[in-house]
Amino acid sequence: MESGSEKKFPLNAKDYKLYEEIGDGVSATVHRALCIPLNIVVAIKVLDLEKCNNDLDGIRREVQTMSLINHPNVLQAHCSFTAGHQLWVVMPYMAGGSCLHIIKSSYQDGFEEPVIATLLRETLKALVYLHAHGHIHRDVKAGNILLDSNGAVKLADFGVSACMFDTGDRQRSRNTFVGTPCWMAPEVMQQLHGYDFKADVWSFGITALELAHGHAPFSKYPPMKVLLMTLQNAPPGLDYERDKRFSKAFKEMVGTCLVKDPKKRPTSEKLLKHPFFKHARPADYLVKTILNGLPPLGDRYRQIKSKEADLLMQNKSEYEAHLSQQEYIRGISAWNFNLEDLKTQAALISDDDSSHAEEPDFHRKQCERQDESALSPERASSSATAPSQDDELNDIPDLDRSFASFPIKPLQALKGCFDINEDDDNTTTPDWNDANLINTGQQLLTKASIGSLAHTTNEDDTAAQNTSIPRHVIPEQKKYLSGSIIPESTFSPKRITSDADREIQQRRYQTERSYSGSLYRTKRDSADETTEVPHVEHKGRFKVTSADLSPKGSTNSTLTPFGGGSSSPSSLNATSASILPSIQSILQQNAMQREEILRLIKYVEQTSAKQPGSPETSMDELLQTPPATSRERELQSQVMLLQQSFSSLTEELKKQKQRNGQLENQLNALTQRND
Ligand SMILES: Nc1ncnc2c1ncn2[C@@H]1O[C@H](COP(=O)(O)OP(=O)(O)OP(=O)(O)O)[C@@H](O)[C@H]1O
Repeated sequence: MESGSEKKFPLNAKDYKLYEEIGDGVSATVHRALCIPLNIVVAIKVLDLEKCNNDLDGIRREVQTMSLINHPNVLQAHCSFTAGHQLWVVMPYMAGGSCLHIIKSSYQDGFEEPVIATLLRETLKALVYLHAHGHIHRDVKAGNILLDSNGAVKLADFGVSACMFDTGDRQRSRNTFVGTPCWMAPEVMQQLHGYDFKADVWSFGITALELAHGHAPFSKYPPMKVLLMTLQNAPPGLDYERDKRFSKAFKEMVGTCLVKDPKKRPTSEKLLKHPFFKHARPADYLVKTILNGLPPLGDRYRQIKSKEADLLMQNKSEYEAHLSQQEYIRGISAWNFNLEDLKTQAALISDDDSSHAEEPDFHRKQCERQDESALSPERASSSATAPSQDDELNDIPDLDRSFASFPIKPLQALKGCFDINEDDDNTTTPDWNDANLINTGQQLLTKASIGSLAHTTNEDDTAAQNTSIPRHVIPEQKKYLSGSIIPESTFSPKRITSDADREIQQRRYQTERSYSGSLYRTKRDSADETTEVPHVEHKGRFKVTSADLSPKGSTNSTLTPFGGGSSSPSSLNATSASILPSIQSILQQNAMQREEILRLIKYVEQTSAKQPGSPETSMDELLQTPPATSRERELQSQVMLLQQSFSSLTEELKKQKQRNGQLENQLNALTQRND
């Protein structure tokens, strides 16, 4: 297949002819297509921006990441552009499809070891590259490992990837919960101390099991159950009995990835040196063993879909359950969500599920702990650690609420941000070349700012603009494509190249993150909670009834949120111990909010200073002056929105300060009592 990497792909839907559907995911459908002027077959991912709701940031991230990467094992986008309310991402067509589709159509029980070693080695090379450049993929799974007709393996789908060098919103987003539950590392679920690239190593281990068995561990369980099982049970692994066909090296490799403590997991770079990967073969081996004889991708996809539909329609209730589970998975995969909510829902699931014969790994593991401990010491001690994990679970904070006052990015603001082409950023092939990136960042800033502001004319959308617009004009920060802020360090010539560097980066990162706090918990547990009317919250695609979720008795004391309401002397130590991190979190949260407010103030000041002829005009006067041009109208509405955000943030800050004071008093009282 012609790669087309040096060609200029047109940014107009008219220049493409969409053929059959070849895949679908949380947010998009993927079509085979023809780029008419270049006569190249491509794959086009079509996303409906109107349905993407508040995940536009994720989409934008995916597009930026995909357009800048340059590695043979990472799927690079040719270009992307908006077409009406859709976003089209043009990519190389991977005729072999995803490993998941190959499994589903012809290898339901998984692949043979040399195939697995080959697929995994190539995937791991992609991860080494991404991690070395500061990216966490966050959604490594067979469905995102694609093969072309020559057996080349590429890791795709950067919808939820994160940059470890990010600041601002994007850094906070690493406190969020993204990925697909079966593949998700425990530390990602827990949201306690943040996570880093080692989360991908866990997902890589799960993917290894998926390729070996034809499905991921716990895949038959509802997502909430998967969360609990991942957190509380021994890590899954290859089973000595059931997996006799696999080598010791493979079992060991999986064992090293699936260690719950991320620090004990190898880096991707180190993992690549594992003897298991010596079994890997060249790309044509994949052509001979798994690709030859497969029906064309479109036919395969259709067959899989109709098979799934038939199976599910056999039993309507099963079908409905499946649909809701799919929604749940999608919800989890696509959106941030609250672990408290899930935990409560998981508790409603009968424990009979645990005896499900679908997951022999898990049950056998209990009997074979001794054997398995040879692979992963954690497994042997998992039963002993389960209760503490449970305790941890009760203390899991929700980290996302504090920025609820910064709403979603509007569709209009995004238009233009996506219209990118590899040629847009100079004439060179996009690369991680630092000098190029600096240029790219600057050029794209101009383009993104102009694009987003120029398109933001729909008054209906202004309510949603108060996040993206200010960020586009925040000075002294480099902007990247559609306006995401990327710090200088992203473009710095220093790359993370060694394990030691990465560990330093990881420590720095974890230190930064560990302060993030829980406004949700604070809010929920506040003294006036009892007066709160039960309400239904919409979290992505979830409906969560908060009233059902509040732990009983938690409203009697302001301490109960953290300690469960007990005031017995024995529980006081535990309570004060658990309260400290929360206080720290809240303090940090306040600091972050203050930072945000300062940025807003700066922006408001700058906006007002830029008003023609009246640098000293007060904000009120400014807003009362009738705008002469649509540009002025636009700026005025932005200023108003900023003012609103500013006052709601100030209020929030006040509340938090009060709350801090209360907590500090309580802590002092507790400490005195303990002494
Ligand atoms: N370039 C491509 N060539 C061939 N098939 C592709 C290509 N890109 C994606 N696909 C197929 O389409 C499916 C869905 O694509 P993708 O994963 O990007 O969508 P998504 O909405 O981001 O999904 P999710 O978030 O669930 O992973 C993939 O699993 C794969 O089978």
